[in-house]
Amino acid sequence: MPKARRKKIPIASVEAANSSSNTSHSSRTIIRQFHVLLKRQAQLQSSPTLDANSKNALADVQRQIADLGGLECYQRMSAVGQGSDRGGGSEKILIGWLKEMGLQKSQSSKLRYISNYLFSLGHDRVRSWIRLLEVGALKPDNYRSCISWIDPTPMDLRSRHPSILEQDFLLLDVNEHRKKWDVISLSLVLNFVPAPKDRGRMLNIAHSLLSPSGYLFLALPLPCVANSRYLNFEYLKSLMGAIGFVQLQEKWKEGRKMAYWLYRKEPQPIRSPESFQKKRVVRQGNRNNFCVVL
Ligand SMILES: C[S@@+](CC[C@H](N)C(=O)[O-])C[C@H]1O[C@@H](n2cnc3c(N)ncnc32)[C@H](O)[C@@H]1O
Repeated sequence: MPKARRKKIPIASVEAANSSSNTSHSSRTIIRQFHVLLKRQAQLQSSPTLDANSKNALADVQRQIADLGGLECYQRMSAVGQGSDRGGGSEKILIGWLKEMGLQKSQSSKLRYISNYLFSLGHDRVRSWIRLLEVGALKPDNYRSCISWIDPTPMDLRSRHPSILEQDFLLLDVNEHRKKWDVISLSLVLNFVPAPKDRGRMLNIAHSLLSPSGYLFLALPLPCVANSRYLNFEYLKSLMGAIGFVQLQEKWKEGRKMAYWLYRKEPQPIRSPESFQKKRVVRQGNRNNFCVVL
């Protein structure tokens, strides 16, 4: 009698089967666990000398990250959150704000081709589309509806598609890319970075990579600012001013999960950066420890 064969399951349905259990609740739990582990890993890695105990602890943390499914799983869970929790990706909010400012100047594809060519020859004034760097891009085509006026560069630590540039934003060569983008999007990326100093560095790098009067879009889970011991809305505004960003837009609602901001790059810091170089408690109580240090 021929051996009974197990029916092969197409890869697509394995993904689908997994995703049926990816409720927004379980995705949030995994995302939270992931952030805690990343923070612990960064703490252990930053210690100047790693003794045997710390080495074991680091190996343990890395094993737990792998057991959770690594960055691949984190990205899958984030994509679930992007869909259900927030009514879609945050690019909708950024696009709305850019349109409100009148930055939508559609070009026919032929004109765009010609101006692209002239731009490549160094004629900067012919350019009327917006160069947008999307850091932490889970999908390659979040800006496809704006292709006539936005020229997007999707980038991520781990690329999920050939059109997404695999690159650590924190390791970009600032001199090579200075003033290269008109808009930079950091949507749910700053809170992924485990160390407060690196978060400050990320914002400073974004400032250097933006063109004069360029725009920074920032999206964070609301509690990072609304319920942090080290940050509140006023403090964030001042801190951004100390980097050289003026706040144009702020959007959040009590009881919602997300908060969004739009900033414009100023040539000089608006406030002195010194007071933001250390952790400073801005309010007491049972709060989280999200913090940015310059
Ligand atoms: C929570 S997901 C956010 C995805 C999407 N932007 C959104 O708003 O839903 C965070 C993404 O940021 C990426 N990321 C974190 N730090 C990064 C860095 N330094 N450079 C590039 N990508 C980074 C992670 O790999 C991850 O895919």
